[in-house]
Amino acid sequence: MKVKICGLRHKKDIEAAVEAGADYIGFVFAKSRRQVSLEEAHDLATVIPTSVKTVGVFVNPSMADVLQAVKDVPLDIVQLHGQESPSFVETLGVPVIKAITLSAGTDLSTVSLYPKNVHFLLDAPGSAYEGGSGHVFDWHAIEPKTLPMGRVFIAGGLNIENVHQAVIYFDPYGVDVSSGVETDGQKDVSKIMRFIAEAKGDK
Ligand SMILES: O=C(O)c1ccccc1NCC(=O)[C@H](O)[C@H](O)COP(=O)(O)O
Repeated sequence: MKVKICGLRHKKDIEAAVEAGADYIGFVFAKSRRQVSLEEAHDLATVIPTSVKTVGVFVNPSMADVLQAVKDVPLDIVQLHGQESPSFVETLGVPVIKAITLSAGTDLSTVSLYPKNVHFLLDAPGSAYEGGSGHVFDWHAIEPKTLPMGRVFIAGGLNIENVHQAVIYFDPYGVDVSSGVETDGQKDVSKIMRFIAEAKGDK
């Protein structure tokens, strides 16, 4: 099971996540209390080994901004959290995780319109920002077999208590967390380590 820890802003948290076996480290460039600048992300990325993928999170960015970040940080993958179209994703020409926020009436047939190498991240709708709300979407509104689960990350309100259930229910490619590994709004090294162990089933 792949694990993405998102919204990291301090080297000590990144080092703990890497040590515990995280596969993806996410930097939020979109408007958020977790937002980092390109310069900060570049410095933070110096402690990430090449075996761990760096992911930049954006909401409806310009193509130029994304490509600048890919080059400067550098980023392995771009996570798009807005209304980015299949043609935007295709033209971008870099590995993409497309976030799909699940609410009543979300049309999941759009998934098939994106290039076949795109990964998806199923998430709850944002509240203050476009993601990272800590809310769980209605898992049972989704029939896992209807989605390309080998290319899907499950996100949205995951934590140490529910991540095992999410893995069992969806059998996804990976899981993603931000709020669930925080205490009082700050990343918590102990929660990061326990979350990764729970997700990977090696607690
Ligand atoms: O995390 C943010 O603050 C954020 C802001 C704007 C767009 C996306 C954002 N996060 C993207 C993520 O990948 C989060 O990990 C994902 O939404 C799950 O968050 P959480 O429910 O807090 O675990």
